[in-house]
Amino acid sequence: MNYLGMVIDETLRKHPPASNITRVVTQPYIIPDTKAEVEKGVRVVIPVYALHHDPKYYPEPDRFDPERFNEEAKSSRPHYTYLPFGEGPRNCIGMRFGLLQAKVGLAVLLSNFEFSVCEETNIPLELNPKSFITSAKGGIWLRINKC
Ligand code: HEM
Repeated sequence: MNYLGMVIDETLRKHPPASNITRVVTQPYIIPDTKAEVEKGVRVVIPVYALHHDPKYYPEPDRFDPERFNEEAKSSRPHYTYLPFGEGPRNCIGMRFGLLQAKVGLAVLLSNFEFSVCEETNIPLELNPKSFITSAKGGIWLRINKC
């Protein structure tokens, strides 16, 4: 279950359903080491997808590697570099439920079925530019056999 959690974490890094989140500035703020001031009332977009693919924090960002989420690797990164569920008082209220649901769903599916790529599988996966949330263009086609 621990490794499955790391696989889900890495999946949400590569493909965060919410590629951006927003916040409204409540008090004037000067961006550290610059003269840029963000005024009160401005809506700020936090680029989750870009952070998750920044090679400074995730070397070879296109590579799928669940080991990025072992305890040692996690503690070596700044806190706000992983935001699939947002952060702070208005982060995702369903985070724990969502993660548990994904783990239970995968455990049941993987113990009963075998999944493999087929002729229709789009490799590499292409994102749908018209979708508000991150989703695969044309869906994800797989061959499924009963174990
Ligand atoms: C993998 C599954 C999910 C992902 C990736 C996800 C992601 C997110 C993100 C990015 C936000 C915005 C957080 C922010 O701005 O800081 C959010 C908010 C929210 N999510 Fe989720 N979510 C998931 C599952 C769920 C589930 C299962 C529920 C309910 C059962 C849920 C309910 C909510 C609600 C109510 C908010 C708004 C919270 C607020 O504004 O205070 N989410 N979610």
